[in-house]
Amino acid sequence: MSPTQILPTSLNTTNGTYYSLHENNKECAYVTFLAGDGDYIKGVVGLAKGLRKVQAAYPLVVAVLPDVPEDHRRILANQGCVVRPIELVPVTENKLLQFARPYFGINYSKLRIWEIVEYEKMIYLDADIQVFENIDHLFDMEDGYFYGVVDCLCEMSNKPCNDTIQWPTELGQSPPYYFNGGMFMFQPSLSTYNQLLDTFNSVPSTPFAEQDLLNMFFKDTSKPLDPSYNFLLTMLWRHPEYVEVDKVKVVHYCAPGSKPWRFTGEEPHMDRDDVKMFVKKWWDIYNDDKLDAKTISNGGGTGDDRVMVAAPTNKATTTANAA
Ligand SMILES: O=c1ccn([C@@H]2O[C@H](COP(=O)(O)OP(=O)(O)O[C@H]3O[C@H](CO)[C@H](O)[C@H](O)[C@H]3O)[C@@H](O)[C@H]2O)c(=O)[nH]1
Ligand SMILES: O[C@H]1[C@H](O)[C@@H](O)[C@H](O)[C@@H](O)[C@H]1O
Repeated sequence: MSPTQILPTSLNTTNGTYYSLHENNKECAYVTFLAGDGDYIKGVVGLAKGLRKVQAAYPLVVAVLPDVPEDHRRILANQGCVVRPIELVPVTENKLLQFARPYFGINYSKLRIWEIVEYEKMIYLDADIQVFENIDHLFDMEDGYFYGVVDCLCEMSNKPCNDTIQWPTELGQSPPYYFNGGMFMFQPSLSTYNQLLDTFNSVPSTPFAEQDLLNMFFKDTSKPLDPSYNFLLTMLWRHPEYVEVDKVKVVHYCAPGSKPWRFTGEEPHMDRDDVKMFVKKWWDIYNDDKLDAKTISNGGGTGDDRVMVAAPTNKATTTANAA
């Protein structure tokens, strides 16, 4: 297949997939993770549209586990995403201990994104995240570090928040900062992936699964980002003194009951006006048809030779052969 439309000069092509280069000529991308045939796909579609709205210059790669059905993969490709199959990182019986939420075990498969070495630098975003301002500039930060936003665990430990992280001591010395696992910038590398997996196999599971593991693994090479790059909704009631709603760039709907596509307003804190405002902002993007990827026919007319282009971006990026 050879696309006929004029491609921006910042793009090159390998096997029909178009990658963007950032200022230092490195291939960069956003990446999210999708498991199962449930409704998290709505989060990914919302995220793809959100990135398009802020004119992100880099594609959204979706790392999909084998249990993501074909029709869901097609929806994502039609939204301009690069669909990238990954294998499960299985959690053995003796690891299925006390995760903070029963499904957190699946999140160890997120470690597979270090295998996506066709890109040099990636920003990981959970499917329950929305991007309200362009954050491409993060890719220009110094290489060699793991960048994330500081979290706290008080809510789930049922202890009053006192800014003290309940670090799982079975993972050794606590890190200088405890990062949330929903948003981070990293450099894919097979050797790092192998070391991550060795570490996974040699330590017990802990309540926050891969989030704890990543904090342990990168404790000496991590740097904190401003909280506006991963605004945890829980901060609205947990640490209101730190919240600057107007400065928020990226919102993480991590609080129980806050995933916009499941929102009923019934769970604790969900009747707050600020929570409802952020949920509405997510829906405004999700429902905006103008943010759908546009399909350009490649002359021949069959569905198989379509080229997806992201609408409306300046440096535009996307994936080809979506069908
Ligand atoms: O059935 C599922 C469950 C999860 N996910 C993916 O995994 C991500 C993480 O799951 P949640 O968003 O439900 O997790 P939380 O935000 O509640 O939890 C936090 O703790 C987790 C511990 O495992 C992870 O680190 C996660 O990134 C971090 O934000 C989702 O966004 C989504 O991308 C799916 O695709 N399908
Ligand atoms: O790291 C955790 C995690 O992201 C949970 O899902 C969220 O509810 C908590 O607020 C947060 O501290």
